[in-house]
Amino acid sequence: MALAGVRVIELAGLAPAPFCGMILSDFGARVIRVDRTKVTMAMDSLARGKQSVALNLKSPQGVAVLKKLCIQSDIVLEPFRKGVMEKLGLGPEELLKENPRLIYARLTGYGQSGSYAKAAGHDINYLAMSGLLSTLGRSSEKPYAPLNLVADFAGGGLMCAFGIVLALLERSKSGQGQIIDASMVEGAAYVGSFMWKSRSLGLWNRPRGENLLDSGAPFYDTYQTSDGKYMAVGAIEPQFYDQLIQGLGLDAASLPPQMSFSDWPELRRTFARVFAQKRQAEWSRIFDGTDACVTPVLPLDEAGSHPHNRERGSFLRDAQGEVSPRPAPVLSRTPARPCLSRDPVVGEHTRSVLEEYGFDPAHIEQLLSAGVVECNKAKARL
Ligand SMILES: C[C@H](CCC[C@@H](C)[C@H]1CC[C@H]2[C@@H]3[C@H](O)C[C@@H]4C[C@H](O)CC[C@]4(C)[C@H]3C[C@H](O)[C@]12C)C(=O)SCCNC(=O)CCNC(=O)[C@H](O)C(C)(C)COP(=O)(O)OP(=O)(O)OC[C@H]1O[C@@H](n2cnc3c(N)ncnc32)[C@H](O)[C@@H]1OP(=O)(O)O
Repeated sequence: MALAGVRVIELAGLAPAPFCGMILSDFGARVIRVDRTKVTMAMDSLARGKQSVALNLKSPQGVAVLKKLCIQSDIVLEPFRKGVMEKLGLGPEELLKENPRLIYARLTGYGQSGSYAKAAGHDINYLAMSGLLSTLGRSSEKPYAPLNLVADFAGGGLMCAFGIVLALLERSKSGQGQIIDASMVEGAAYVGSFMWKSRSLGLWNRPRGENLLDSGAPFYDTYQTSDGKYMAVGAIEPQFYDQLIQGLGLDAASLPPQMSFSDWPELRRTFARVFAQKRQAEWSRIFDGTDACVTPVLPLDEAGSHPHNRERGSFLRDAQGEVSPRPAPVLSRTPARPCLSRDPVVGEHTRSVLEEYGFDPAHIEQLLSAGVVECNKAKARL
């Protein structure tokens, strides 16, 4: 796999860093997650392929253990507030001095500088600060955050993984590591560059929820079907819009022009009335195989069984029978081979990792008895 041989130390955090770590693991990196001691349940539901070491960083010995792990690793991924690692004596200064090839990824909400740098926050705060949240939501409603997809995952974990791969490529030429300052505000905004750079096209100059792609246009929206499900319509170009009208059995001559903004509310009511007359499966049979850009809105637990997704194997089932998306994108020669076995329990690999990283057995025993590290066994599944 593309990242085979790359060694990552991921410090346990909330959603963004675990997603970054899972991406790296899916594409072949060895990801060791450093968990706190005295916790029973990992908060990481994105732990595929990772190993877990339970380590108390509030002890000087714990800091020394982490240093030794980082010196022998390619990447350290830290999810904490600005300044936390420095307080522990594990800042970039210290670690890069010991390992100049280290790629030190810092995934935060607001970045390593600026007046908000030390403030707590979550996806919705970063999305708000990026400017994008102001554009999300229907005209009659207040702005809403689409789950924690944009800042945590797209602009956070994924953008940080991208930065890590960039730094690995650069290091293959320079031989040097570097620091990655991954701010979720900036990552989200960067993902949303189109919103800023397409304003001259007149795509966003109406109020929120009245534009082409923000639920303003009736031909770019969702509609309820007679069985309470929904169809998604994305028929923007005239040639696709014509096929939408045809599929709905409407007479184009009796409708207002597609881009007549003032007629959009009436056009939406017409579409809603027609979509409500048939079941989702019936509409799928009508529109499948056409360019009308009409697709069923699939629930999470049905997406994997849709014929198209099933043919591609877009979703995987792990050893526990849990379905989740396969890694993307698909590389032809070195595709990801995600681990399908169960997630690690906190501290499950402490001993084996420390032995592998050169800690002698007597030292490991001393660390265990001092509570600096913990070893936990996976509970047999009944
Ligand atoms: C929308 C998302 C948030 C979704 C998260 C949910 C998925 C989870 C939120 C609550 C979880 C549930 C809950 O915990 C209850 C159950 C617990 C059970 O165990 C599991 C099931 C639960 C139901 C659980 C399930 C889920 O996990 C939840 C629902 C986001 O937006 S996430 C993005 C958040 N923002 C960032 O990541 C930006 C950067 N980070 C930060 O700004 C801060 O870390 C943050 C997030 C504001 C938290 O601040 P906090 O003060 O808590 O921490 P820090 O200032 O970063 O300092 C860390 C301190 O911890 C020390 N430390 C770290 N590692 C170790 C170690 N190994 N040993 C010892 N100590 C350690 C470190 O030294 C720092 O100490 P100091 O404060 O003294 O410096």
